[in-house]
Amino acid sequence: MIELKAVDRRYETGLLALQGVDLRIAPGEFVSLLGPSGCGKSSVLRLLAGLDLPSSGEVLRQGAAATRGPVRDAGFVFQEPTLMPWANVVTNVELPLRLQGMAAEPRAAAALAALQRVGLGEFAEAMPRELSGGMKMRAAIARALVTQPALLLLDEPFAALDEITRFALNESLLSLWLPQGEKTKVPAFTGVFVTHSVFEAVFLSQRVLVMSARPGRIIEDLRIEGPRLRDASFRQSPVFVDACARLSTALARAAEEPALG
Ligand SMILES: Nc1ncnc2c1ncn2[C@@H]1O[C@H](COP(=O)(O)OP(=O)(O)OP(=O)(O)O)[C@@H](O)[C@H]1O
Repeated sequence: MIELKAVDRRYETGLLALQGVDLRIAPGEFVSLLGPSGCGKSSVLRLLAGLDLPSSGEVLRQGAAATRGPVRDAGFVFQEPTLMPWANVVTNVELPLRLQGMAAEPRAAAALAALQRVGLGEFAEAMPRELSGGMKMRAAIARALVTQPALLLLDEPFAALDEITRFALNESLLSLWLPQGEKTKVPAFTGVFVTHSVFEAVFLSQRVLVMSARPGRIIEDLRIEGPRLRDASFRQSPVFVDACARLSTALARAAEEPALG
């Protein structure tokens, strides 16, 4: 369980990015953060990751106050795949294990297994320049999951991809989260996903949190019903359509709020 309680974050420039943010994320949940540009979504992710501390309020992990320093048990995926261009795909994916000091053989085996899970098993020896944008992002996800983190933080990972690739990656991400399908009691990780897309947030999430314009705070917390593991047919369902309509309205309201700070 991670919890933000009455969190404000004022940056050193004087800018108030977050004000009174309260949120709780249960173990194994998949939650999306949706909000207008600059509302503080990445700021929330940095607090969850332990890369930053609030100016006031509390960040709690398993009920204890968080201390400064990156959370050990977290993996990150950013909008850019940031692969090392001079190293092949498996070497890129091994990097977090190398940093942990794991020996070469188990490291390579774990990286290959992670690549197989994202459907890139045959591209282990390829160089990043030989991969499409979607494949590079799959490699970045494999790198984030190679340490089997309890928490996966994703900051607009698919924003630069075309819609067909994005849809395919959304489905892949759900099957990585629930590797044994619907019957999985404990998902492989807790997911926090930042996006501008209402459709992507609803498709992926058990809960969608909408943030107001700066200073960011949570103005809507919507549970998305239906199966956890979803495919294209979910996009036609009344649950999907209703949730998208409700969140679009909330997002429009969020964008109207005046920017302060
Ligand atoms: N280190 C920093 N110092 C000063 N201001 C910052 C810092 N980091 C972020 N900000 C500002 O805080 C506000 C929130 O930024 P943040 O990146 O969290 O928003 P966001 O919702 O993720 O934005 P976007 O959707 O455009 O990626 C912005 O106005 C940004 O310029």
